[in-house]
Amino acid sequence: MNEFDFIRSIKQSTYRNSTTIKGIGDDAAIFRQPYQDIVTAVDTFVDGIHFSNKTMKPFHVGYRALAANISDMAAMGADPISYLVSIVVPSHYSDQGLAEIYRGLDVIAKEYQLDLIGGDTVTGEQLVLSVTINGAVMRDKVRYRHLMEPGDVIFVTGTIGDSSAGLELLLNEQSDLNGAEYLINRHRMPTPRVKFAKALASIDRIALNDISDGIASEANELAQASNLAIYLEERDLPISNALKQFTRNQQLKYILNGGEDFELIGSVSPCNWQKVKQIAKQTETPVVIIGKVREEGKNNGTVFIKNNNDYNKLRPSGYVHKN
Ligand SMILES: Nc1ncnc2c1ncn2[C@@H]1O[C@H](COP(=O)(O)OP(=O)(O)OP(=O)(O)O)[C@@H](O)[C@H]1O
Ligand SMILES: Cc1ncc(C[n+]2csc(CCOP(=O)(O)O)c2C)c(N)n1
Ligand SMILES: [Mg+2]
Ligand SMILES: [Mg+2]
Ligand SMILES: [Mg+2]
Repeated sequence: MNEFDFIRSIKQSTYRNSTTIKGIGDDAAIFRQPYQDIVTAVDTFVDGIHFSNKTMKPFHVGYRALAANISDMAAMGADPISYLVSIVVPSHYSDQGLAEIYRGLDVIAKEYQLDLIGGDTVTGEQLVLSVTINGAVMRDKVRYRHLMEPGDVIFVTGTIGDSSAGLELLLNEQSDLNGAEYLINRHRMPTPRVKFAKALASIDRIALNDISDGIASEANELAQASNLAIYLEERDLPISNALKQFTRNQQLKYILNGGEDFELIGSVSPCNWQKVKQIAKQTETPVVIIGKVREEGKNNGTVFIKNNNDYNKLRPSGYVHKN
C-alpha cells in the first residue's frame, strides 16, 4: 500500500473528543482546551530495543507504544486526549502487519478515549514508532516529581516486576510456568493508571512518576527532583502470585531494576493517605505504602532500601540507553 492509501486507511471517521478541531488531513492538527494546561510527551519504540518478533506481535507493538505514552499522562495527573504517530516502516514489512500495529494503537486509544490526530509515515531500515501524546490537566493539579515533602509516605500501584518477568519468559521461550500468560500479558499490554491518577484530583499535593525503568530508577528520580531522601521497605514491595514462584533474588531484580510495568510510584502527606486508599478502592486500583520521605541534608537525592534491619543505598539501575 502506498503512503497516501495507508493514511486514508487509518483516519478515524469520527473523533471521540469535541475538543479535536482538526485531525488527519492538513499540514497540522488542531485541538482546543479551554481553562486547562496542555500536557505533552513523546516516547519512541524501536525494534530490537523495546521489542522483537520473539516478544511482541504487531498488535502488541501498537498497543504497548501508546500505553507508555498514556502512562506518562497518568504520571502527570493529566487526562490523555489525542496522539500522533511517526512510523518508520521497513520496505519488506507487510500491509497486514502495519494494519495490526494500528489496530493495537486503536484498541487502547478507544479504551482511554483518545483521538489519532496525525503523524508521519516513512520507509527505513528498522521498524520504529514514535508516539506523541497530548493531554490536559486542571491548573495547579500537575503531579510533578519535585512535589515530595518530608514526612510523606511513598506508595505504589499494582504489583511490580511482572512485565520484566514476562519479558524474560518470552526471551527464553518458557511458557510452561504457572501464571506465564499473566506475566506475558503484563509485558505486552500494560494498564496505565489514568483513572486512579485523575481521581486523585481532590488531593492538593501529590508527587508522581510512572515506572518505565524499575523502582530503583524511578524512586531516585523522585528523590533527586525533590532533593529529599527516600527510605523503602523491601518486604512491603507488592508482588503478584505469579512472581512469587521466582527466587527472592530474581523477584528483587525484576521489581527494582526491571521496568516497563507502567504502574505509578508517588508520595503524599500521611494525612491524605486514607483518601488515597478510598480513591484506589473506587477505581479498583491496588495501592500500598512502600516507604517514607525524609529531609536529610547530605543524603538528600538518595534512596535507601531496608532488608534484614539494615538500610542500604539503592542506586538507579534500570535500562539506560547509550548513544
Ligand atoms: N532527545 C531529547 N530531546 C529533548 N528532550 C528530551 C530528549 N530525550 C528526553 N527528553 C526529555 O527528558 C525528560 C526525561 O525523559 P524520559 O524519556 O527519561 O522520561 P519518561 O518518558 O518518563 O521515561 P521513559 O522514556 O523511560 O518512559 C523529559 O522531559 C523528556 O521530554
Ligand atoms: C526485546 C527486548 N529486550 C529488552 C527489553 C527491555 N527494555 C528495553 S527498553 C527498557 C526500558 C524502557 O525503555 P525507555 O526508557 O525507552 O522507555 C527495557 C526494560 C525489551 N522490552 N524488549
Ligand atoms: Mg521518555
Ligand atoms: Mg515517565
Ligand atoms: Mg527510560
